[in-house]
Amino acid sequence: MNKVTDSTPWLGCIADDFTGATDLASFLVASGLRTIQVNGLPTPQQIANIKDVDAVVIAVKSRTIPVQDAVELSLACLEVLQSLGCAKYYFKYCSTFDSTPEGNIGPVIDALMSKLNAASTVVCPALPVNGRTVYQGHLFVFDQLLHESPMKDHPLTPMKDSSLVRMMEAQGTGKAVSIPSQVVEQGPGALTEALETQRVNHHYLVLDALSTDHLKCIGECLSSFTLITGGSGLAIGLGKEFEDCGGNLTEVTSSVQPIAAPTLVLSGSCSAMTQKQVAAYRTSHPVMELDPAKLVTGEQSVDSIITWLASAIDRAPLVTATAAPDIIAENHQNYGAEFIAGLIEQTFGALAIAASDQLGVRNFVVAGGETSGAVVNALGVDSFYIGKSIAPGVPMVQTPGEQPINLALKSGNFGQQDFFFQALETLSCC
Ligand SMILES: Nc1ncnc2c1ncn2[C@@H]1O[C@H](COP(=O)(O)OP(=O)(O)OP(=O)(O)O)[C@@H](O)[C@H]1O
Ligand SMILES: O=C(O)[C@@H](O)C(=O)CO
Repeated sequence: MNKVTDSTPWLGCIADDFTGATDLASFLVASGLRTIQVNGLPTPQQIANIKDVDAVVIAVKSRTIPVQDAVELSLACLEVLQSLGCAKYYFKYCSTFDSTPEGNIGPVIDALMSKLNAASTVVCPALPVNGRTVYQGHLFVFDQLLHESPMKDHPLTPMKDSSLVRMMEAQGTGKAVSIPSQVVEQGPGALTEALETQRVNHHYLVLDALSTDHLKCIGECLSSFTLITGGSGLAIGLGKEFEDCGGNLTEVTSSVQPIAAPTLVLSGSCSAMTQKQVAAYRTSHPVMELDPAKLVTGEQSVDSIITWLASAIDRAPLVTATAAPDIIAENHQNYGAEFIAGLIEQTFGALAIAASDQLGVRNFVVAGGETSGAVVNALGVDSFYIGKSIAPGVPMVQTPGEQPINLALKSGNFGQQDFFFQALETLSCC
């Protein structure tokens, strides 16, 4: 068992997108671990500033980049975390396992396992509080199998399979096995025994979890794994192991406060829940649609949108590219999926900079992981303090420094229909 020391973080995490990172950070904080989020591969200066924390979450935008780039970036993050002296490592991916048959989840797990000399690891994307459960090795989104849920139409990672065992074996080089809920249900003793038995012949141990209690039980059985992988749900049960290693759980009180300044809502997620949230928000707030065709011809531009925003900025306007599957398919056919996603993300990034510089915006609500990555990278925000939760997995976060910015980075399918209203109130207090 790896002992906690005062000077080094216990847990080193790599998250494959930015909303996923804030999601994980919020659950670690809720579990009592003092946590910092660093955006992008940390510079030596950032590394020097990581002090007095139990967990470090490095957010990278590696979910949809070429496989080899994702592997190299993740290994570079691991090297940083190892240099900090972390005792345990966590690879965080999406609770809907967003990936393609090639990756990037499997290849990144393989590379991390190899670097850490870990012969086996756990795979558990479940987050029951948000409707993601794993049963008999199959991933569900509420009452639908993943491949029958709206995730089948995702613009970048359409999910066509629900079997985690099959997906892991397709993406990775190792063998996978499912550890069913009947075993988890029997408690930590039975689960530990099953893990020890199955890890002899398998590399990826796919864990069922149907409830938060299952995640707590799983958390009690992970001490022999140097590397764990999953959604943010795995963090729910880690407090006990941290304590067993000599750590003190802390009720983390946040210094993150609302900022009385304009708010801008940017939505690049096309997820089913985001579509509802956009529809709800447009009933009472000014909305500008990003039109990919017009962006391509230049008929719509960052300048033209900023001119419009200037007249609406005191009413927390929304700029949205959120579209239904048939429109996305048409855009993909006309321009290519990668090109159009890149153009929209770039536009959101440029809008965020212009809104901050020209319109004094200091509160950003952003929907979508890739979109959030583009916005955070454009703003050059290199770390976050984690504030209170707006919805499960979506905390308010704040940049350090004299002119802080508040952000809510919302994973595509997280939050209820009124999420944008709640975020507006939390970030700016109005
Ligand atoms: N109208 C559109 N046509 C084609 N692509 C679009 C359109 N609107 C948005 N996109 C692209 O779809 C992608 C949506 O991914 P993003 O990660 O931002 O959202 P998400 O997958 O719903 O969120 P999360 O990953 O947090 O669940 C982005 O790359 C975005 O640029
Ligand atoms: O796990 C999730 O669903 C989210 O944190 C996420 O990664 C969405 O991009």
